[in-house]
Amino acid sequence: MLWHPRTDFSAGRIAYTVAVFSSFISLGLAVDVITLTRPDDWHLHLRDGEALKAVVGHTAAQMGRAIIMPNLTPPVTTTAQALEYRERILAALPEGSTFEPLMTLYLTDTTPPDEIERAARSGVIKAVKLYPAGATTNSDSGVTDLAHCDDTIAMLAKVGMPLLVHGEVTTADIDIFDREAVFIERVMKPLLARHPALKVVFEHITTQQAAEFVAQAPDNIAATITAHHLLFNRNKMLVGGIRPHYYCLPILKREQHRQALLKAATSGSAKFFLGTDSAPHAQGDKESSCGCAGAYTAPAAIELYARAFDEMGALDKLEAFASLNGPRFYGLDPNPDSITLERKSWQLPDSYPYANGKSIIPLLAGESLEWSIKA
Ligand SMILES: NC(=O)N[C@@H](CC(=O)O)C(=O)O
Ligand SMILES: [Zn+2]
Ligand SMILES: [Zn+2]
Repeated sequence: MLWHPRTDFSAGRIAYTVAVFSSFISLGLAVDVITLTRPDDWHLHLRDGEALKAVVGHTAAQMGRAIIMPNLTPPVTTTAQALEYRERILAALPEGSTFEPLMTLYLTDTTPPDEIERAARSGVIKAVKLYPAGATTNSDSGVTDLAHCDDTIAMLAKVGMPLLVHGEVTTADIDIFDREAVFIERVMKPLLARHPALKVVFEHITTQQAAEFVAQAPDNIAATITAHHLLFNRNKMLVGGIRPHYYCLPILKREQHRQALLKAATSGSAKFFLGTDSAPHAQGDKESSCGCAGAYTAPAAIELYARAFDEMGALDKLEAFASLNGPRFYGLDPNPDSITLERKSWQLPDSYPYANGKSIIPLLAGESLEWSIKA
C-alpha cells in the first residue's frame, strides 16, 4: 500500500488528526490519500434480471471480483445453473468492465457429492453456500440438518472447496440476537469436529463470540465482515424510530460486538476479509410492515470500510483486509491493478433506479462520506 502523507493541515484538521492518527502526528503527517491493490467482495448478492442489471455496475466500478451468492428464486443448486447465471452476470456488466463473478452453489439436503466434483471441475465455481433452512432471504430450500449433507461436505473437504456458512440457528426458542453465538456451539463446532480439514468461511460475522472463535481456530477457518456491522450497532436501527434500511441478517448487535469486529478486522490476522453482504431489495420491500432483511452497500462499499478503518486509526490495515486476505484464503492471486482513495467528501444519492420502475435506497442515502475513490 502506498501512503501519501500531507503536511499542510489546518488547525481543525490537526485536532481530528490527533484523535485518529496519534502515531502519525508525532511525525506531523496525516494520511489523506491511500492507494491499495484493487479490492474484492467475498460475499455479494446480485439478484437476477432487471435487478441484476441495476446493481452489478456499482460493484464492478470498485471491486475486481466478487463471490456471488446463490439465493435466487429458485436457488442456484447445480453447476449448470451457476454457469448460466454467470453468463447473465457477464452480459449485465457495463461495457468494457473486467469484473469477474466467482460463482457458488446453494447446498440443499439432497446435493449429491458428484455435484461438488462437477463444480470444482468447472473452474468458475469457487464455493458452496450453507443456508440453514429459514435463516434468511430465500433460504426455504436450505439445509434442515447437516447430517443429510455429510458425504457432500466430505467431498468439499476432499476437493478443497470452501463452505460458506450463514451462521445462525433458526429455532423459534433462540432469541434473534443470540442466534449466531448459539450456532457456533450447536452447528459450527460439531461440523468442524466431523470435517477438520474443511475450509469454512463464517459469513458476515456480527458477534464477539464469532470473532473470537475464528481468531483462535485453525487456518482453514476464516470470516467475512460487512462494513455496516463495523460501523453501526443496533441503536442505529432502533433508537428514535425504526430504520428499515439498517435491518439485515444477522441483525445488528450491541456496541461490544461492533468493537470486537473492528478489533478483528484491523488486527492484521489474515483470517478476516471483506464481504459486503450488499443485499438489494426494492424500496417498498424494505419500507414495509414486514420489511426484507438486507442492506444495500455496494455503491459505497470501499468508502464505508475506509470510514471504519479510519475510526480505528488503522488505514494501514485496510489493504490486507480488502484486497489480500480473501484471495489468499481462496488460493487466488490478488488483483493486478489498484485503486486510490482520497479524503474528499461526497454525498450518496437518495436512491438509485431498480427493477420494474422501482427505486433502491443505499445505506446512508443522502449522507456525506469522507472517503472517495479517485477517478
Ligand atoms: N443479509 C441479509 O440481510 N440478506 C441477504 C441474505 C443473507 O445474506 O443472509 C439477502 O439475500 O437479502
Ligand atoms: Zn447470510
Ligand atoms: Zn448475504
